[in-house]
This record gives sequence, structure tokens and C-alpha cells, in this order.
Amino acid sequence: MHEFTERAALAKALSDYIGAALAARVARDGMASLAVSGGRTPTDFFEELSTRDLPWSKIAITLVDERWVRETSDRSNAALVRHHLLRNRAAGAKFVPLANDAPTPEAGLFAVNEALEDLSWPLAAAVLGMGDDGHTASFFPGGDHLDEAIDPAGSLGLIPMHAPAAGEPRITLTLPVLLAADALALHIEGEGKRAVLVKAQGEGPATDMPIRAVLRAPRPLDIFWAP
Ligand SMILES: O=C1O[C@H](COP(=O)(O)O)[C@@H](O)[C@H](O)[C@H]1O
Repeated sequence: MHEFTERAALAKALSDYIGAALAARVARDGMASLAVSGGRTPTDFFEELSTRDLPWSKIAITLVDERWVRETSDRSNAALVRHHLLRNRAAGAKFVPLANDAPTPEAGLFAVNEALEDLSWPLAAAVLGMGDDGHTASFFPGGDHLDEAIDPAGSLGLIPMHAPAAGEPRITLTLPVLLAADALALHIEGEGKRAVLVKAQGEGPATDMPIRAVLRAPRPLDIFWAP
């Protein structure tokens, strides 16, 4: 657990952490991939990371999950990445969105999977967020494909998700893909999210608070929190 008194300090430390993972993978393989979350939390982190001196032309960025909306929607995680991360030095990175013009995630799944083949796998780094209901990525309580998505031995890398609290249809990377990342971070801010984290660290089914599937995985998870 990395705790900060200021959100700006968190953004710098998380950028150091992710930047180191990306640089190490580029040094080893000549390329690296990063998956980031959407929502409201990552804006400051994205803007800080975008200024870092990294080999961006060798780095591909995708999302951990996406709402199945057009990029003109203010709900689009891809739009958030384009506005706040793919700028400054990071403007040279390749971006592979998780949504396309198909009417549903099921209809668009094949094309997204094909586009993701351009990334280098496993991910060098993944940054997760967490909702107040304990969802992470689009692993929502009550999700129609939740069991498959959080199966650590599952064979799928990308899966559609429909859930009562999700707002719109979703598409998400699955747990095994996220757990395979060289560096895995959970980025949360505010006292409310900290209380949700403490609750998730207690007992109970992972399907009630799907972040538990990550917290209980046998691999390191770096949690970044600021008030
Ligand atoms: O819907 C989503 O929510 C979570 C949490 O978002 P936040 O607004 O509470 O930061 C996010 O991690 C996920 O990527 C997004 O699709």
C-alpha cells in the first residue's frame, strides 16, 4: 500500500512505477504494452505520465475495460485516454481502443480481439481502478459473464459484460490477462474508496465485490491511495 497526502504526489509516484515497468520491457523486448482504467480517477495520473521521457513510439496503450459507447460520449474511457494521456510526449504512443462501431460488444468482439493482437503480451503494466460497489475493470457484481471474467484459469482474454449497475454494455480484459502483467497497480482516491477497499479485504464472495478476485490473487499488487 502506497499512501500519499496529496493526489499530485500519487500521480508522480504511480507514473514512476508504470514508467519503470514500461522502460524495462522495452529494454528487454523492444516494445511494451500498458492497459489503463477509465472512470474519473486517472486524469491527473494520465497527465503526469504523458510528460515522462519514455520510448513512447515503442509503447502501445489499451484499456482495462470500456463502456460500449461512441467516443463522442462523456462516458467513453477511450475519450478520456485520448484527452489526458495521448498528449505531450505520450502523443507518440499507439492506442488500441476496446470499442468500435458495432452495435454491441458481442458484435464487435472479434474485431477488438484482432486489434489487440498488435500489442505485445503479456502486458508490461496494468492500472486498475475500483468503483464504490467493489467492481474493478468491468467485473461488476451481478455481471452476466462475471464468473468467466474472474476465473484465474479462464482461457478468454476479452469478454463482454452486462450488469445492472454498469450503466451500459461493457467489454473487459479478463482476470488472467491482468494478473499476467509485469506490474499491477490499483489506483484509488478518497476516504470512501479506502473504506470500500477495507471491506473488500475482509471475508465474503468475490462475486459480491469483484476486486477481491485481484486482492486474493497469488501475485503482488501495488495499491496507490490518496485522500
Ligand atoms: O466504470 C468504470 O469505473 C471504474 C471506477 O471509476 P471511478 O470513476 O470510480 O474512478 C473504472 O476503474 C473503470 O475503468 C470504469 O470503466
